[in-house]
Amino acid sequence: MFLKRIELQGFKSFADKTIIDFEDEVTGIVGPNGCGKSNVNDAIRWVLGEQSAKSLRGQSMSDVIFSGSEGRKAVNMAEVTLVFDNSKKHFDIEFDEVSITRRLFRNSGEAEYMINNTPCRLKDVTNMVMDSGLGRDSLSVISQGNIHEIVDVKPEERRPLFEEAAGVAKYKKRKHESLNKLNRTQENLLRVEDIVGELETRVNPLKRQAKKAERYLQMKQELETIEVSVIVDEVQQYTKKIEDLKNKAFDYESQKAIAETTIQVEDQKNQSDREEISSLDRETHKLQSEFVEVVNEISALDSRKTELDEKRKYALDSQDAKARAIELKSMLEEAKYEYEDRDQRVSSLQTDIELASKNYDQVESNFSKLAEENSHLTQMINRLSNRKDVLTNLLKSPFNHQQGVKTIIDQKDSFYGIHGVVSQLLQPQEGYEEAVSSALGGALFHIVSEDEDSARNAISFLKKNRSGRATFLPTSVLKPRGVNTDDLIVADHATGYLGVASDLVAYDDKFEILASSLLGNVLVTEKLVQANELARLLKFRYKIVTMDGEVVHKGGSMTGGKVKNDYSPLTIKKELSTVEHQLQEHSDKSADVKVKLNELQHHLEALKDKKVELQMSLARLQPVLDVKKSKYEKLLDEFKELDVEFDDVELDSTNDNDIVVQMSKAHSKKDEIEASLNNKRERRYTLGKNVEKRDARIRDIRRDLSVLEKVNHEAEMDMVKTETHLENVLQRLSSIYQMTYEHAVTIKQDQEDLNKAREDVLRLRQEIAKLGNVNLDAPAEYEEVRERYELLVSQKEELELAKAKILEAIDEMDEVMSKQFMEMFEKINSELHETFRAMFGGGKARLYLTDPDNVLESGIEIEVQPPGKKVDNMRALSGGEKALLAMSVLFAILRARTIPLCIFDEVEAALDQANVERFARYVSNYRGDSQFIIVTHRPGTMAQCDQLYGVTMQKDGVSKFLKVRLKDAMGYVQEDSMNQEGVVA
Ligand SMILES: Nc1ncnc2c1ncn2[C@@H]1O[C@H](COP(=O)(O)OP(=O)(O)OP(=O)(O)O)[C@@H](O)[C@H]1O
Repeated sequence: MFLKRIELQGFKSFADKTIIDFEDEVTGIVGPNGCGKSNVNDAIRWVLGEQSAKSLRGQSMSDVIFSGSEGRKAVNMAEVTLVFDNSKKHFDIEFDEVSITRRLFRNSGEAEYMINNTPCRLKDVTNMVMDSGLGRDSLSVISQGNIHEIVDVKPEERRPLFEEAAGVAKYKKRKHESLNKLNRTQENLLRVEDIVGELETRVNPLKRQAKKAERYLQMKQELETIEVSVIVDEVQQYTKKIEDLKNKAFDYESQKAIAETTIQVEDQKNQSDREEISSLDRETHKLQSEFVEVVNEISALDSRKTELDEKRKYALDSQDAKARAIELKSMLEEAKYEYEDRDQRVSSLQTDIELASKNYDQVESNFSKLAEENSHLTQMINRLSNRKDVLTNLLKSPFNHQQGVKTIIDQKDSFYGIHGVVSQLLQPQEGYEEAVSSALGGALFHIVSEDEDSARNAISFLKKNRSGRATFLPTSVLKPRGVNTDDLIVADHATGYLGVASDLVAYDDKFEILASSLLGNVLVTEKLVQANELARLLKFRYKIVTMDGEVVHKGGSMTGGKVKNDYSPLTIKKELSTVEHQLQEHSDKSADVKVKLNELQHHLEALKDKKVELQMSLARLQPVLDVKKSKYEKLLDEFKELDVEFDDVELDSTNDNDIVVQMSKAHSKKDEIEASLNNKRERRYTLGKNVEKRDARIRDIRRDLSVLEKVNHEAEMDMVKTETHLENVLQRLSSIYQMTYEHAVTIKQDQEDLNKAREDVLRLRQEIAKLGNVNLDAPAEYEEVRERYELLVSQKEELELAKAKILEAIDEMDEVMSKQFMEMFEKINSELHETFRAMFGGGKARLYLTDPDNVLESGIEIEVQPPGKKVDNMRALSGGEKALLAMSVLFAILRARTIPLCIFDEVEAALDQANVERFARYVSNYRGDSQFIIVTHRPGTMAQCDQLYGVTMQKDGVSKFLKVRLKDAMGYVQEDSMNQEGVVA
C-alpha cells in the first residue's frame, strides 16, 4: 500500500491517539453523520500542506485542534503522521518508507513539519508532494462538495488539474519563481541603469577635475620640493655669509680695539714724553745758566791762579831756599788737596753707582711683581668677559636647549593665542630670583597660551615639523591657588617667613591667574631650617622655597644643592649683573696697575739714566785723578830734594789756598753740570725721536683704521641686507609651507644648478596659475564615483546575464511544459472517450483547448454527449451526471498516469444505485495501480471495498476507529438512513 498508516492525536474529533493501518487497496470508511469520517480526509490534506483553514472547514488553523466537549478538555496540540511506502519512488526521495508529520500548538500557534522524524519546512513537504499525484490541484482528494467543480469551473480554472496530471506543476512553480526573479531582476536592472546613467554624467567631468587636481598637486609637490630646497640653499648661503660677515666684524672690532688701544697707549707715552721733554728743557736751561756761571767763576779763579802761579815761579826761580821751600810746600799742599778731592769724588761716585744699581734692582723687582698682578688681572678679565658673553647670549635666547619651546617662541607671531614662556611673563623681585625659579621648577619653560585651541594648533605644528616637545598652559583652564587664612597667620608669625611666592613677582594684570595658579600656594623663607620648621607647622601642606632655591615639597621631601654653571632664565640677569660688576672692578684695578707700571717704567728708565750719568762722570774723573796724583807725587819728590823738614816750613799767611779749593769745587760743579746737561740732552734727543716715531705710527694706524672702517661699513650694510633676505626666506618657509627650517633641511634635495631651480620655481608657479580653479576633493570624489560606476556597470552586466539566463530557462521550461502538457492532454483525451462511455454507458466526450495557439495558457473545455442526448452546456447536466462526468475525467487521468492514492469523500452520494455500482466496479478495476480510501454511506460502494473501517463518536465527542465487516457496515448505513431519509437506496 502506498499510504500505510495514519496516526492522529488531538486532530479535530480524534482527541485520543488513533492509528489507522491500510492493508488493502480499496479501503472504505463508514459511519454515521458527524462521527468524524471527513476529518480523516482533512487530516491527510492537512499533513500534505493544506494552508487554507476554510478548505479544512474551519475559521482559523487552530480549529483543527481538538476543542473539547462536555466530558473532555480541549487539547493544546494537534499531530498527524502519514506513513507511506515509497518503494515505487512516488516521492522523489531515496527512502523506501516516508513519514510526514505536521503539528500545531494552540497556545503558541507554532507549527512543525517533519519528514522521517526530521524537522523540515512546509516548503520541503510541498516540494516532495508536488507531481507525486498527491498535489494540491490533483484529483487525489475529492469530496462530494467539490466533485462538481470539475464541470462547473471556467475552462482556465480547469487547467491546474491537467497540469498536475502532466507533472508540470513543478515546472510551473519554478517558472513562477523564475518570473518573479525576472521581475526583480528587471526592476534591479532598471534601477541600476538609472544610477549608471546618472553616474555617467558625473564620472567624466569628475575625471577631468581629478586629473587637473592631480596635476596641480603634482606640480605643487614639485614646486614645494624645489622651492624648499632653494630656500634651504639660500638660508645656508645667507647664514654662511652672515657668519663670515660676523667674523669679519669681529676681526674689525678687535683690530679697531687693538689700534685704538695702541693709539691711546702711544698717545699717553708721547704725552708723558713731551712733559718730560719740556721738564728736561727747563732743567737744561737752568743748568746752562749754572754752567755759564761756573765757567765764569772758573775763569776768574784761573786768572787769580795764573797770578799766583807767576808769583810762585818767581819765588822758585829765586835762590832763597826758604822761599822756595815755602812755595813748594804750598804747591804740594794744593796738589794734595786736588788729588785727595778727586779721589774722594771717585769714591763717592762709585758709592752712588752702587746705590743706583741697588735702587734700580729694587724698582725692577716691584715692576715684575706689578706685571705679574697685571697678567693675573687680564686673565680674570678674559674669563669674566667670556662668562658675560655666554650669559648675554642666554639672556637673548634662553630656550636654546628646549627645542620645542624655542621653535614656538622664535615664531611666536605666526601662531595665534601664544603669550610667551612663564619665565618671560613672571618677573621676580630683586633678590628673589632663585626662590621663584625653584618655586616654578619645570613650569619655568611652559608656554602660556590663550586657550586649548591655540595650544593644540602649536602642538600640531611641532608634531608636523618634528620640532621637539613643549608644555602649554592655556590660561582659560587655569585655576587660582592660595594659602588658607589660618595657615597665613601661622606663617606670618614664623621666623624667616618672607611671603607667598605669587606676591614676590611682577606680571601683567592679565597673567594674574597664571601667577596665582603656579605660585599662589608656594611660601618663601630665608633659610632651609626655617622652611622645615614652617612646613612642620603647616602639616606639610605647602611647597616652601628658600632664598637660595632649596625646596621643601608638599609632604616634606626636600631638594637642594648647586650645579656648576647652572642657570634659570630668572637668575641669568642677576648673575650677569654680578659678572659685569666684577668685570668693572677688575678692569678698574687693571687700569690702576697699568698706570703704576707705567710710572715704574719711567722710574726705571730714570734710574738707568742716572746710573749711566754717574758712570760717565766716574769715567771722566778717573784720568783727572791720575794726573792729580802724579802731579802731587812729582811735587812731593821735588820737596824732598830741598832737604828740609816739611813741618819746619811755615807757609806764608798770605798764601792763598782757597783758590785751589774754590777751583776744585767749581770744576767739580762744572763737571756735574756738564754731565747732567749731556745726560739730559741725550735723554731729550731719545725722547724726541721716540715721540716722532710714535706720531708716525699713530698716523699709520689711523690711516689703516679709516680703510678698515670703510670696509666694515660696507660689510655692515651687506649684513643688514643679508639678514633681511634670510628673514624673508624663513618667513616664506613658515607662511607658505608651515615648515621650520630644521624640517625643511630633512626634505631638501640637492640642487645642481640653483639658477635653474629658481627658473623652475617660476615656471611651475605660472603653470599652476594657468590651471585656474582646482577642486582638490575631485580625485577622492572621482575615485568614489568611478568605483561605484564600475561596480554598477558590472552589476548591470551581471543582471543582464542573469536576465538572459532566466529567460532561457523559462523558454526551456515552457518547451518542456508544452510538450509534457500536450502529451498528457492527448493521453487523457483519448482515455476520456473510454471512461465516459464506461460511466455513462455510451455517448462521447472529448477535451479541447480553448486557445490551441497558446498551449501554456489555454483553458480546457469538455465537450460531452451522453447517450441519446445533445448537450450544449455542460452546466445544464444533472448533479449525478456532473458527478459521473467528473469521475470520467478522474478515471481518464488515472488511466493516463498513475495516482498512487485517491481519497473519495462521498463522491458518489448523488448517484443512483446502478451508477454507484458502476462507479464501485470501476474503482475495483484499478486495483494494483492506485490505492483508494473511500468515505461512503453507499452499500454498493462498501461491497466493492477490500477493507472497511467504522468511525464512531461517543458521547464525549471523541471519534474512534475500528475495523468492521461488511455486515456491520451495512448496519451503520441502516442506522444512518433512519436518521437521514432517502439518502441510501
Ligand atoms: N476541533 C474539533 N474538536 C472537536 N470536534 C470537532 C472538531 N472539528 C470538528 N469536530 C467534530 O467532527 C464532526 C464532524 O465530523 P465529520 O464532518 O468528519 O463527520 P462525517 O462523519 O464526515 O459526517 P457526514 O457523514 O455527515 O459527512 C462534528 O461532530 C464536529 O463537532
